[in-house]
Amino acid sequence: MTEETLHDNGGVPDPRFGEQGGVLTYGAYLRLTDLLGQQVPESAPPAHDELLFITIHQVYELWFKLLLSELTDARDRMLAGDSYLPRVRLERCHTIERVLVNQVDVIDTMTPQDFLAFRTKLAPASGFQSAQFREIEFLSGAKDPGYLQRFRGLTDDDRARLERRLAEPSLWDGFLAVLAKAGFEVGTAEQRFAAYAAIARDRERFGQLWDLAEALVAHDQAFCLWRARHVLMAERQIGTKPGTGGSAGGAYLRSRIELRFYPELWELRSRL
Ligand code: HEM
Ligand SMILES: N[C@@H](CC(=O)c1ccccc1NC=O)C(=O)O
Repeated sequence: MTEETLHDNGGVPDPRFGEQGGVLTYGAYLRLTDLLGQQVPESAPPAHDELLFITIHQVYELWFKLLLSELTDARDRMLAGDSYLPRVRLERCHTIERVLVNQVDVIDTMTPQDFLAFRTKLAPASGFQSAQFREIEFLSGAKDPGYLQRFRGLTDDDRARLERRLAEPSLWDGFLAVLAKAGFEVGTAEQRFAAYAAIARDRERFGQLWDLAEALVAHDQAFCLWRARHVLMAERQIGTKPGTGGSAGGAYLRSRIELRFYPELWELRSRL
């Protein structure tokens, strides 16, 4: 294309731009007819805030899907001994996770009265049944097979995916593979703490490993922050009532705040 053809339209794009013989449209590419047809309220007539409630959960699940893809790639690359791209992937995850924590603000615009207008229709469904959320926990390293027993209403596909995540290596296994490739012994806890301390004390030499460990801590911290915000979100709506999923509600959610994906990286702080 010549300089003249680029500019002879006064900067206005050629009206045929993006239509070079193709039939693809924005809506077709993004499957918007399907996507925007999936917000179906349970309440009839629909309670005003149910669209908000469905939308926010669907947005979470879309981000969970992307997180799983990024975290899986980070894990696979670490298993191969790489440390640069896994950190890049984890940093993207951290950015998404900040969005996940901050979008709780949107749910907080709902009053408990408006939630009550459709809450009874939701039982016994609950976020406890989010298979992707549990997949993220398993992939991150918090593998609790008990969840597979406690889950009601898992599809065969969900169950198969969760069983695969339980059986396959976690991000933590990937991290230990990176340390092993760098020459550290990682068989016992004491060997691992010796490795973390060596890395922490010589960042000029081991900066890439230190940054990778810090990216794992950031991922862990983001999920702790999400759990803490989720408790407040839940208690703001339902106080001390039991959950639709059959748990004690806020008390159960509080018990989950202590969960850490990488307890040794937190323990390292006490040992430095
Ligand atoms: C009105 C807002 C919300 C309330 C009142 C609420 C309440 C609860 C309660 C009480 C539980 C415990 C299980 C039960 O007995 O029901 C739970 C679990 C859960 N919720 Fe929510 N939730 C809300 C919004 C959300 C949103 C927007 C998400 C995003 C996906 C979410 C994801 C989850 C997850 C993943 C769990 C399982 C947590 C775990 O087992 O550690 N919730 N929620
Ligand atoms: N467990 C919530 C209801 C709830 O928030 C919910 C219900 C169905 C699907 C997802 C949900 N989100 C998080 O738990 C409650 O007890 O009010």
